[in-house]
Amino acid sequence: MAATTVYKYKEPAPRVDAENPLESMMSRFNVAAEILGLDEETYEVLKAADKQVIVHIPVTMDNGKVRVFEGYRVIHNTILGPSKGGIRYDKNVHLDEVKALAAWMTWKCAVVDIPYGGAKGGIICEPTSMSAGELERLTRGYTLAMKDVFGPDRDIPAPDMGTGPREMAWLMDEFSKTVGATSPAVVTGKPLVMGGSLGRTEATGRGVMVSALAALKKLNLDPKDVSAAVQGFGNVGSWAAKLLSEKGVKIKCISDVSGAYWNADGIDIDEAVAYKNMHAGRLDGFTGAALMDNADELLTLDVDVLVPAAVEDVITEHNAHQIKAKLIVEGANGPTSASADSIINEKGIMVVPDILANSGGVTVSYFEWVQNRQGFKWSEKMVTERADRIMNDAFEKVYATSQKYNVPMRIAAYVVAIDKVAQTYKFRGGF
Ligand SMILES: NC(=O)C1=CN([C@@H]2O[C@H](COP(=O)(O)OP(=O)(O)OC[C@H]3O[C@@H](n4cnc5c(N)ncnc54)[C@H](OP(=O)(O)O)[C@@H]3O)[C@@H](O)[C@H]2O)C=CC1
Ligand SMILES: O=C(O)CCC(=O)C(=O)O
Repeated sequence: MAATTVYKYKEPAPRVDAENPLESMMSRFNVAAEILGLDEETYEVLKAADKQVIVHIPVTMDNGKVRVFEGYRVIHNTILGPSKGGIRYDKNVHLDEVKALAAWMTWKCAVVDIPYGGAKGGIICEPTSMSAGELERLTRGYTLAMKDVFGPDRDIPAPDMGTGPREMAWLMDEFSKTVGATSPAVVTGKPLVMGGSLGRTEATGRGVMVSALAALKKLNLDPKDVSAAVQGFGNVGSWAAKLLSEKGVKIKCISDVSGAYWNADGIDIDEAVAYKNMHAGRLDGFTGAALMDNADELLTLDVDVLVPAAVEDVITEHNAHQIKAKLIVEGANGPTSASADSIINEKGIMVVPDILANSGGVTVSYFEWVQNRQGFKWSEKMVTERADRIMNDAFEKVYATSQKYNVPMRIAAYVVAIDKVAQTYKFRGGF
């Protein structure tokens, strides 16, 4: 008989960031709502999430003991269509963070004009210290717990930090079993062989590159004359760095949890990606650049373009004064806290905000869902041409709105998004 474990209370670990992403999201939402003269009813509807689901998932760990994980799915809004958004596996996942991420999905889908509402999911866990078997049991448990939430016409998850095609495959399989039929359109970001779309893996980083080039053009800067620093070297950061470097941008600094790596002559991004792939997904020990003493200094380096592509609230009122970049392109969701906005604006730094810059991912997720429903695969050329067009159109619309109201691109993106959602409420009615 297995020995009984004696229960001992443990204080939950404190949140690492003191900023609250939900408050940051709301403060921008409030400014945009005022510009639009949003009516009170629509304001009240949009400010709160439609639904929040909290689940506890028991998982038998490899040592035979059962651990219970807390997971969330927040559906922010579905007026534009079924809700859409990734699932995050991270030890710092927090309900307020998931609520902010879900709202950002609503705004993001509206900015790029795709027929989805916004949602986000997350599980408090440390994926890098769990085995594949433990992660599979966790993903299947979460899917079962969310079987009445997910659905191709209801709520369609996708990858986010700490998850990728492998987890999406398990989710698709588990969901399909519960409905008794293979259901590829229930999730996007799947492996190619089982209904994933060509171009989805690189889509978010590609959108970052496309919007960075559009912004550089407005600033009259030639990509071949500019340098950049990219924080985070996961899916978004590594693809953004690779595609920007292919356009001639000199990537002088990259980072992950192991530290920041600097090379004034420019980092060979293909070499860095190959290194990471051979070293358990980490840059630890990479010799193509020098390890910096303080990784946070990446954000204040003397480069032209800054691409935060890791976590929230890394640019705050504490370091915004020291930023030297002329352009910030937000690959991550919520990397800039609202407290930094006025400093950045006073410094005249152009920001391509998260809900525009990283929307290439959900755009190609939408294409994946369309292909699954059509039962027909698109070529990579078709995917990238259509996604690039959507990104460029969205950029121009947000830029024109920023000129019209004389507001920063971030507020302009919220104005575009909230206006679309509010107009849809006017036509649909229902409250
Ligand atoms: N994947 C997607 O399609 C989309 C993602 N996003 C957003 O982009 C961001 C990154 O997501 P994604 O690339 O998918 O996630 P990944 O898990 O693939 O990569 C995250 C990267 O960030 C690094 N990282 C984590 N914390 C820090 C830190 N404090 N400083 C520096 N690096 C850090 C990780 O390092 P390590 O590997 O060493 O842990 C890893 O390199 C998130 O904000 C996500 O919400 C937005 C739109 C779509
Ligand atoms: O691809 C998707 O559906 C959502 C990706 C996502 O979570 C995000 O854009 O933040």
